[in-house]
Amino acid sequence: MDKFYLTNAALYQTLVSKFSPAPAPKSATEATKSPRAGITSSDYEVDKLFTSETTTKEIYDTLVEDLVPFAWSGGIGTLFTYGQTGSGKTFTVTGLQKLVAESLIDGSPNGERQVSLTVIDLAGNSAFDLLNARKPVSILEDSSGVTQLAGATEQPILRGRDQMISLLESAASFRRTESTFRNDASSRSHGICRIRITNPATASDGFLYLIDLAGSEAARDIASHGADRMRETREINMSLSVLKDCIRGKAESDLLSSSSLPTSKQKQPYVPIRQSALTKVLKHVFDPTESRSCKTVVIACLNPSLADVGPSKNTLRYAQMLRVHVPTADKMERDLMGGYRKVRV
Ligand SMILES: Nc1ncnc2c1ncn2[C@@H]1O[C@H](COP(=O)(O)OP(=O)(O)OP(=O)(O)O)[C@@H](O)[C@H]1O
Repeated sequence: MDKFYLTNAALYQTLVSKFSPAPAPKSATEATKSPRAGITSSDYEVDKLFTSETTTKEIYDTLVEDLVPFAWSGGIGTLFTYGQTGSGKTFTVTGLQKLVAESLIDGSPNGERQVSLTVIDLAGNSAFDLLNARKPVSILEDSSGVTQLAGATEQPILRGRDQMISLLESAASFRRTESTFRNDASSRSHGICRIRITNPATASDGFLYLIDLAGSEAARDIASHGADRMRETREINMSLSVLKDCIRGKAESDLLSSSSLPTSKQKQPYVPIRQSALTKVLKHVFDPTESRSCKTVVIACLNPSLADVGPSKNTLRYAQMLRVHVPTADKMERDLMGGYRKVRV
């Protein structure tokens, strides 16, 4: 060994002489002034802000109440809860489902309607019936392009609010859960509750979709997952990304159709409905050719903990991308004529 050092001493000295000296350490005052040393903040735009003190009823009154008469009159009302695993999505959507059931059945909106309920769970491309002990459901498209959930129970609500609430509770008990780093009973699937509201006088349907999206997981929290869980997380992230593109595409398409531009000058935005099972199931929510009007609400849930700042920022970034600013008719026309059709969101 000594011989090795002696032989290579000259080479070692040459290498050392080529290194630059390390920078002198900063003074304490400089370090505290540096933005990296303190807590930095980022701004995100959202429509409403709720705190940990807000009750589910307050969220319902602010965001969801209007969806009920809208669907009752033939529209398609959709609510998503989105966010990191363990941030309260299932808690929020479960409470909102009960309030929707009360309002639909006891709220005496105008006119006679038939209400029926379907609840499925979507993991990757596989769907399961939560009103029938997780029997598999096939997602098919019929000859007129309408998505059908073949094999899914569509339960008529004939015995009032209590029947609907007990069906929702039973469906929740069939949800597939796994333990994650953040939540012992994490829903690793998208839970889709579809309420069909049929007007017997016109034989037309309105819909309410109340959707508990699978939780996103931070990279550091999935490091210990096996290959199956990694694949599952990738599928969840892919479907959430397609969902975002569909929500934005549909909003742009609605803005276009309400503009005064002649149809020949309108370039329809691409809405990638077929790219994921989730958006296929929700086809008539996103289909630009759908004649029924749609209203979509997204609730972004955050873990109020310093350790979760990174995932919370991701959630807010996603939520912000879903906001659609309605431009003035004049500005939109200018943008469209100029060839860049993107509406700022
Ligand atoms: N607002 C709240 N008040 C009281 N408890 C809450 C609230 N939100 C969530 N919790 C509790 O926190 C835990 C995690 O919530 P929840 O299962 O709803 O999270 P999640 O976002 O659906 O998670 P995942 O994506 O992993 O399924 C649950 O035990 C739930 O009861």
